Amino acid sequence: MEGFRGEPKNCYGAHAKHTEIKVPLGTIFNTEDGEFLTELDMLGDYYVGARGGAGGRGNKHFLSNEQRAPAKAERGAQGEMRTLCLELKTMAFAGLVGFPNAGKSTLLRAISRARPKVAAYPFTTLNPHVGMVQYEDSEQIAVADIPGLIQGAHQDQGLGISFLRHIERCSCLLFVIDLSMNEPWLQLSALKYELEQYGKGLSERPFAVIGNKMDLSVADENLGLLRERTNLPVIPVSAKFRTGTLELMIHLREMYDRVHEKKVLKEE
Ligand SMILES: Nc1nc2c(ncn2[C@@H]2O[C@H](COP(=O)(O)OP(=O)(O)OP(=O)(O)O)[C@@H](O)[C@H]2O)c(=O)[nH]1
Ligand SMILES: [Mg+2]
Repeated sequence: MEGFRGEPKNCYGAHAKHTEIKVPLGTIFNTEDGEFLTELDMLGDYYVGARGGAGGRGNKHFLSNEQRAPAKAERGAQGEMRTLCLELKTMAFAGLVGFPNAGKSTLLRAISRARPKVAAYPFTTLNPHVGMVQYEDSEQIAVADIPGLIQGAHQDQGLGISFLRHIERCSCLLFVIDLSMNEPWLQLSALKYELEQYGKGLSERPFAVIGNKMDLSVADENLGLLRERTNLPVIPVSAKFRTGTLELMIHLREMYDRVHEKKVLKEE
């Protein structure tokens, strides 16, 4: 197998055998054990997963005065065999980032037609889901529900690094904080710490903080504490009862328009 472009080719004689496979942009190549090898994120990128065997000698090589049309040709050597795991990175404008059980999937269900699974246990979401948030002027914003992060995710703990990679693709981050938990500011600082440790400019991305589970009695007090401790605006919502989601959608749209304005200015 060599390269990942064009049609599969198999030839005997002077050329090495090789197979080319087309993959979507944003594909990550990992080893069988999950070790990161490379990612293809530019048009025309390719990766040689395994080298084809050296080509054998073709018919022409056996041409002689006695044999003007030799039927003989050599098969090439055996190419490399390798198993690779291919993973597609999520591409969305905003990513929902939070601890397991914070309500990210419930929130995506509340603001889009996506239907990720919701359950009362951690790590319900094992793969990212993307939902489109629709606006009256027909604008659509893609939001990704990303599996929960835990402390040590940057060291590949929990569902770890593969999900930090999905976050990397998002222009903005929506931190979902579970306000039914005490000391909610610790959730935010731990999430930010993981992103900082992972690097790649993640902690400098535009972000918004969402305080979820406002329908629960302890949430009001925790919202006050979160605002006080972080000095950040917090959007209170109840994903379960779909309250506060309109404000969230308005805020998301403002972030989107700001990022796009900047992009247009850069291009001019
Ligand atoms: N009371 C209340 N419960 C909520 C709210 N949002 C989510 N939940 C509950 O919290 C639990 C976890 O919700 P999920 O949406 O699965 O949480 P998640 O953040 O996607 O979790 P992972 O996929 O494990 O990372 C479920 O039992 C939800 O019903 C909310 O606004 N209020
Ligand atoms: Mg989930």
